[in-house]
Amino acid sequence: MKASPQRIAVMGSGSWGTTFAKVLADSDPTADVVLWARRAEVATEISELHTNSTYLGDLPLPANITASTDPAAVLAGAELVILAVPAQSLRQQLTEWGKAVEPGAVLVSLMKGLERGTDLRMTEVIAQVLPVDQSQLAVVSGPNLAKEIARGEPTGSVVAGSDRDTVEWIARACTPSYFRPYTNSDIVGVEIGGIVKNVIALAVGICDGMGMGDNTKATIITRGLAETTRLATALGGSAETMAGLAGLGDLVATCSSPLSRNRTAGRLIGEGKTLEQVAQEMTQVAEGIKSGAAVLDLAANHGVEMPITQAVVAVIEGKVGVSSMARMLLERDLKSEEIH
Ligand SMILES: NC(=O)C1=CN([C@@H]2O[C@H](COP(=O)(O)OP(=O)(O)OC[C@H]3O[C@@H](n4cnc5c(N)ncnc54)[C@H](O)[C@@H]3O)[C@@H](O)[C@H]2O)C=CC1
Ligand SMILES: O=C(CO)COP(=O)(O)O
Repeated sequence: MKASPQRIAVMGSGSWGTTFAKVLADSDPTADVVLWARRAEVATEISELHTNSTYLGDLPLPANITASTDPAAVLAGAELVILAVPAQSLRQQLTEWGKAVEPGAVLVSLMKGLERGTDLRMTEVIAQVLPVDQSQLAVVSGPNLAKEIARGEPTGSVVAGSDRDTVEWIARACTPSYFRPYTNSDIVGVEIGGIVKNVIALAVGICDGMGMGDNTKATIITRGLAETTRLATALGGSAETMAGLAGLGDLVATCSSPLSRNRTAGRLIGEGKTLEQVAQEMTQVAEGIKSGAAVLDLAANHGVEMPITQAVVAVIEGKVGVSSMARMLLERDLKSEEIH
């Protein structure tokens, strides 16, 4: 059995990058977990005060986490590299970091977005930019609201990748008492679940902002899962994955939680705010806003119908107002629930 990683690079010191660094550092206090931060003051605070107050308040971080703004220094000697930047910035960042990534290092995406313009999933972007084998790529995704995990509240998650030994090695590296990773070989399904749930959470947030109740939101969540499953299976993913933590689990967590940035962005839109006003109020990334159009494009290219995604994108692009969304969805031809 391969020994656990002793040096781990986490590229991105936002709320999930920092929290996942804590998961890894709590799991193995002998490992060096090094975060890459864009801002020098964030890196200094993490290394010297062991907090990241921008994203996690005064929560104490383990002593075996340090940070730097120098990507080469962070990546040097790292056998495991965790990627946690906004999805639309990954290609540019990886292009800058590329040469510093150790040959043979395993790369894990924590990101839940689809690249605009190419409709590529994050592991596909990594494979395009870096000379890596599929066995070096994995994804971690599930009902993983960063702030709850940072407080040590228990959760499950999924580590997905094509190489069984690699995903089991990653899973063993993230097993503090509050985090239980399950392995899965369905990387497509796990990534699609994480990407589309953000768009569905925007729809649920819009319902919330418009003052709608739980029947409406349960309908959006359930039919949202149906359209996510249609897309995932059309791309070669499995319907079983969609019933698991990276599908239903993440969808339920994100659509129910006021901590979700996507649901919050949707709520603000539902309350009548413009996209510019939403952007001003929110300092953190809500991936569904930018990924929605790429999801719709990918679905159209595979002949998959995604009415909720279509309605959300129409609202985001200013083509319809939130008050027309319900009509858009309810006036469609009647169909059987059994037809996926
Ligand atoms: N926060 C959460 O609860 C979870 C987030 N995720 C996913 O993880 C990814 C990262 O999310 P968070 O850490 O929550 O976001 P965040 O908004 O808290 O932090 C983003 C980080 O990326 C940096 N950044 C922003 N723009 C950048 C750019 N153009 N180039 C390079 N770096 C940039 C920021 O400085 C910050 O360190 C997203 O894809 C998100 O969907 C997944 C699971 C849970
Ligand atoms: O992915 C998440 C929980 O699993 C976080 O969701 P938000 O990006 O909407 O906050």
